[in-house]
Amino acid sequence: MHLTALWQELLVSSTVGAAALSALAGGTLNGLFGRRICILIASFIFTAGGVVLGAAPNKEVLLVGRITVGLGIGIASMTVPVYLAEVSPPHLRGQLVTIYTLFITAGQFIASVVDGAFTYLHHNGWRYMLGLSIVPAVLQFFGFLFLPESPRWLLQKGLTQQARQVLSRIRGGQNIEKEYDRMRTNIEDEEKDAGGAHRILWRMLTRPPTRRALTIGCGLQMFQQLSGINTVMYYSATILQMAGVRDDKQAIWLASATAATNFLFTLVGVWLVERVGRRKLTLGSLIGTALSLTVLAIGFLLSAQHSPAVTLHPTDTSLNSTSCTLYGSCEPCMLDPDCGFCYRENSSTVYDSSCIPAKQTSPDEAAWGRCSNLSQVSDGSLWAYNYCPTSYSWIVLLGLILYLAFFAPGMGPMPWTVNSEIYPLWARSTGNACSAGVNWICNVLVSLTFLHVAEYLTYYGAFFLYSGLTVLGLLFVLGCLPETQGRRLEEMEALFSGNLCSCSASDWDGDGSRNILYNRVKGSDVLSDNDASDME
Ligand SMILES: O[C@H]1[C@H](O)[C@@H](O)[C@H](O)[C@@H](O)[C@H]1O
Repeated sequence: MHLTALWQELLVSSTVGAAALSALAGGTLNGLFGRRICILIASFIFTAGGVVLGAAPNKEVLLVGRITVGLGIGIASMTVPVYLAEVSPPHLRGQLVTIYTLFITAGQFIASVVDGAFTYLHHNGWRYMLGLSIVPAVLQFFGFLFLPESPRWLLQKGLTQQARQVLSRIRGGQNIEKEYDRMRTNIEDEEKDAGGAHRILWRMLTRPPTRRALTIGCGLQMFQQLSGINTVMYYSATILQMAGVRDDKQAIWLASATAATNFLFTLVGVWLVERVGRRKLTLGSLIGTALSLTVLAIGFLLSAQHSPAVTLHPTDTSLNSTSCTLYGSCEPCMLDPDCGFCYRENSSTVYDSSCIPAKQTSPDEAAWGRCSNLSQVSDGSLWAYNYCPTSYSWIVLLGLILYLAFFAPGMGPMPWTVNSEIYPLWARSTGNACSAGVNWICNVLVSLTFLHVAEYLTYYGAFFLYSGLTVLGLLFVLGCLPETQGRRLEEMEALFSGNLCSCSASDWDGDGSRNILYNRVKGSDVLSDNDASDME
């Protein structure tokens, strides 16, 4: 479709932008129609979007398709964890909601394999890449026709008989009386008609426990994205090219390996979440993520400091008008989005190197000279766009693997898991809608700004920045995130009754659970920090 850079950016970011909006709107939809109907609506929207994408005759229709899919993603991303948390027994809740992220990463891996396979189909390969997303969407739609509504939502709507039946069904016929009574009492304690989403949000913000939960939930989602996961995923092909993989197709397949690593280490998270708890898992993950981002940054720093020099300058002075030919080494050349580095290599020594403008239609080749027609190159010239040949690539590769190994078990799934369980029922849809919205907004901010940040701060500067932001995330979690493992959803509000960041060691016993149990007094609406200690 000969997309300009603007259109490419638009097509990429429109999905994530639409997801942010619909995640925010998903709170109201969830309150009105329930979790099951929302997931069915999301699956239907995915299917419609997939059809539009696969059949798009032009870029405008493609954009409509991308926005449509984004609308589905936003609703699903906030509803599924809530649904899972509400139907799970407390001792399995963490594991089951973490499996949600496991399946996201599995989806990302399968999508990257499908994309890799269809790059070989030069004509219309992209239609299959995008259109095949209909398959999981249809499966999810029909699968969900057979699943029950969340018993908690049914109870909230006064559908007590149905709620009891569903609970008994999902507990496999066990005695559900205690669980059912606890749920009902708690829901009766809450105000029945909490009002529309904006009223609920206001109530959440004016009541200390929910304000604290919302701050923690949104903060976790923000720090998840600020630690740069989607930059790493998106640029893994470039990182791997730096690390010595020269062939584009091979780099695409290796990017699938990155997605596979993300998936495999999320599996470790599923295993760990009920063993070590959410708090320790998130803290450990943040420490490892910050350190591995530093390793990545050091790898980029050493590559920049030992960046190969430009040895050939064009003799034709009319070509000197481009800024590319003015650079003296590869580093500034590759940071300029208009230029690329053309060179030859003998073992690891770079020679015959020049900085040349990239083709405007596709930066895969140079606009002129030896690297302009790579399929016909006979002297072994290589073209590096967005990266520089370096002998420090192993550090970058090590950083990448360490990053995924630490991020995926903790910071990947925990923000979703924790958000699904920290809000009282009346605030759950709205709380999850806000935090999922924050996730998608930060996602679009980080991925859209990465190249610009790299242009101003260089690659190593960008990764040092993410590392610094991750350390901030670590301090935030250290001070503010209480352990929610094993708590009943009904107990959560009490857990958040203290000051925002009051998770001092004295409040916690050795296994990470809180010694003090608070009881809410029926009828007391506004629970101030002082009230909470009065009711111990
Ligand atoms: O938890 C998920 C997961 O870690 C994905 O790999 C990432 O792409 C998403 O942005 C994130 O929300």
